Amino acid sequence: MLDGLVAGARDDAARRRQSRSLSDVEAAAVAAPPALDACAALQRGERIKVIAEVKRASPSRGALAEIPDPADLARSYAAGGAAAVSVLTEERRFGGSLDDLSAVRAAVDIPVLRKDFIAEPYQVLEARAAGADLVLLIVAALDDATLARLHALVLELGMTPLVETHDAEEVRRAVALGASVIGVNARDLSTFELDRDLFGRLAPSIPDGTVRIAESAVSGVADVEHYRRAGADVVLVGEALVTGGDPVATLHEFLAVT
Ligand SMILES: O=P(O)(O)OC[C@@H](O)[C@@H](O)c1c[nH]c2ccccc12
Repeated sequence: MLDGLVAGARDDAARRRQSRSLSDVEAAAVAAPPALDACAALQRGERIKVIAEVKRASPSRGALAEIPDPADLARSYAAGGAAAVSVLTEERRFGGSLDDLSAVRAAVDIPVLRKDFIAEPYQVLEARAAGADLVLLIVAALDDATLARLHALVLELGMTPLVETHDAEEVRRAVALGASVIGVNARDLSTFELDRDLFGRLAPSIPDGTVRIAESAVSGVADVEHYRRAGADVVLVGEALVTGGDPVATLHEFLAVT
């Protein structure tokens, strides 16, 4: 499944590249206003931080929410105290787009994450051109050389790589890379199975000083408490925020966790 998602995202990027060349997107990336310091935003203060996600659908859960105006949702996330906004830009299974990212960028002044299946420099350049401050790199989808190359490019463009892992070997690879922000996704992107305890098992192998992010499977405040106790600095939340009524109220509840 992960291979299929990556292949689809690459095809979509190849299609976009027909109308916008690599050198055009490179020029736009360099000309864009500088990226915000996402690492600082995710480290600020002692409390738990939330990355709030704009997510319409997913292959495992199907349609989640319409989200006619992603900018409006992102403004609610910022008002609710989110440290950053994640925007799913994958089109086929998640119903996102780069236009969503640009709209969110224009609406908020907190860091914005491009959440997609990134496998090529072109996609990283597109992210920066659209105003992203953070880029997701999924270790399971990349060989070491590609991971290192994309990680370096994200940094070179002034952005922060969020390096996503799902097992001990992937954490080892993320640490070897020198990643300063490491996520543990509770969802296995090959089988879509959820394991809420995975973060707690892997967190001790993530060095101190690294931002530790627990991704997926927060359905309520008890899950935020669970991840917090296991050592999460940040939780990344999608479904619970797009389906759960007032996102500002939900965020306040999550951010009250000590
Ligand atoms: O909706 P949830 O369970 O709160 O999950 C959010 C986020 O972690 C999830 O969307 C995610 C984590 N890693 C990914 C990689 C690709 C696509 C999606 C994801």
